[in-house]
This record gives sequence, C-alpha cells and structure tokens, in this order.
Amino acid sequence: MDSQTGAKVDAGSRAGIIDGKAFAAGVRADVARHVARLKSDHGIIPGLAVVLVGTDPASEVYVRNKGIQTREAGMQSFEHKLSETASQDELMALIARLNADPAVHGILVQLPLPRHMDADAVINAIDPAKDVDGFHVLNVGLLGTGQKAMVPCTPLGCLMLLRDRLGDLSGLNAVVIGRSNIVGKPMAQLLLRESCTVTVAHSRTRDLAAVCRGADILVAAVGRPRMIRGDWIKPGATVIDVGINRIAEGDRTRLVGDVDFDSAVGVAGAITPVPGGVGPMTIACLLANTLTACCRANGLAEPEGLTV
Ligand SMILES: Nc1nc(=O)c2c([nH]1)NC[C@@H]1CN(c3ccc(C(=O)N[C@@H](CCC(=O)O)C(=O)O)cc3)C=[N+]21
Repeated sequence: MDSQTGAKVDAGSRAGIIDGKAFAAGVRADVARHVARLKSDHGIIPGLAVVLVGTDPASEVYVRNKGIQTREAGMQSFEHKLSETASQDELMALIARLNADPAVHGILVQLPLPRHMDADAVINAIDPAKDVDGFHVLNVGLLGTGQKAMVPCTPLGCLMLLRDRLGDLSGLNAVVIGRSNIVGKPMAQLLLRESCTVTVAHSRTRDLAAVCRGADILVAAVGRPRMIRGDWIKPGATVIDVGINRIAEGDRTRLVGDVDFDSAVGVAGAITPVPGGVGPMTIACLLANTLTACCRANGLAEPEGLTV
C-alpha cells in the first residue's frame, strides 16, 4: 500500500514497466490448457502453418521461434520454406493446399514478401477462417464493422496489455502513431471499439509532439528508433511501444523501440520495454488466434479472454 494515498501498488510491475514477456507466458499457458482439453475431450490438435519465402535471417529467427512456441503449446507446427525466386503461382498453389488441409487451422505467410510478389493477392488467397494474422480483406472489414473477426496479433496483444493495466478504456484519449495495415489501422479500430477517442498520427501529422501530449494511451508503431521522447508524453500516460529496431551500438547491435525509453520511463505511468514488451505478445496472440480458429472450425466454444 502507498502510505499517502492508500492505493494498491503493483509489485509485479515496478516503476510502471509492463512485463510483456511474463504476460505472454501466461497467455501461452492459457492456450496450452485449452489445447490439452481439445485433445483429451475431442481428439483435436490445432495446427499452424507458417510460410517463409526467401532467407532473410531475422525472418528465419521469428519463424523458428514461432515453431518452437507452437509445439510448446501442444499444437502442430507446419513450416514451409520457398526460395527467394519462387513464383507467385507456386506460393498460391501452396496456400491452396493449406486451405484444403483439415489439419491446418491457421496459416501465416511471413511478411515482407519478395518484391516480385503481390502481397495483397497472396494474403487474400488465404481462407479467411484460417487467416490467423487477420490481414485478409474480409477480416479487416469484419473488425471495422464490429463483427467477429480474426484480429491481427500485435494489436490484439497491445489491447490485452492495456486492458490488464487500465481496465475500462472508455473515454480515454488514444493516439496511435503509424497507419500501417498490420498495426496502426487495426489498433485504431480496436481502441475505437473500446470507446476510446482515437487519433491516428503519421509522418505528415503537424506538431506530432503536441498531439502525443494529449494521449492517455500512446501506441507507437512508426519504425523509427527512439523517435518519441519523454517530453512528448503526458505525465501518467500508458505507453505501448510496438517498434522493434535493430541499431548499431559500437561494434554490436541492440534492439530499441520507437520510444526513447530512458526519457519516457520517468514520465509515463506505465510503458512497455523493447525487447520484452509487445514482441512476445505478438507470438502469444498468434497461438491464441490459431486456437480460436480451430475452435470455430469445429463448432466448439471459443476460449474466453483470448479473443475480442
Ligand atoms: N505475416 C506476418 N505476421 C507477423 O506477425 C510478422 C511478420 N509477418 N513478419 C515479421 C514481423 C515481426 N514479428 C515479430 C514477432 C515477435 C517478436 C519478438 O518476440 N521480439 C522479442 C525479441 C526478439 C529478438 O531478440 O530478436 C521482443 O520484442 O522481446 C518480434 C517480431 C512478427 N511479424
């Protein structure tokens, strides 16, 4: 207890640092429990197919981590690697096979794709019911109209962290920096659904610092290392840093977010670190979405708390 105010102090999140790594481990444990029950009660094993085109080293690391965590949750992992020079027709043929495969409940095509491919056409070829990224135009439309959709993993993970921290979000001023289809736009839709007053800022926004200072909730998804500084943040605001930027430091590299953590941490009421914040939540939500897709495909009740 705080002796002045009598308010409860959360010892698990000292100095207002949101432990996404620990929260994600909890989500994965929830998923694993439901997977075990699906197996024992119904003989069903959820399956996730991940497709990687090319040999980008960072993408290979993510895909390997996804495979490991998928198996740890008791689900089946199917990994498909195509060469950098594979044709779009080859990729489309693979997606058609995965769409038709009853053991596959979720399909993720790792982005970005090589430039000779049309990413929109590829994403929209995925069966929307198996689109665990929530990028298919049908899922985008369902989310935007408040219908049951597959929700993109990163925004879903951010929302879980915000709800855990703040409870009811209604009436809060939320500023999302970044307007990408994979984070900014779906994040704004989710926050609007929570009855926040939502502003979507971007590279052309005038006086971005002033816009940010009005935010009770600030979600940074711009991809510019340490761009958002402490004096842009309203004291006590909740800051969610989606950026994962690898920068050179001396003769080594390190990961930093879009927020300048050192100047922000003393101003924000709570902030996600990088690494250990949003990143682990993205993979946890991918597993949650695969479980949800599997339940829907089998006409079973969806697990509570893992979808919106
Ligand atoms: N179709 C598609 N869906 C994706 O969800 C997708 C994608 N393509 N392409 C690439 C990005 C990137 N991404 C990350 C997931 C987890 C971490 C993560 O767990 N990061 C750790 C650190 C990992 C490290 O140390 O490198 C952390 O932030 O703590 C990072 C990045 C998903 N992506």
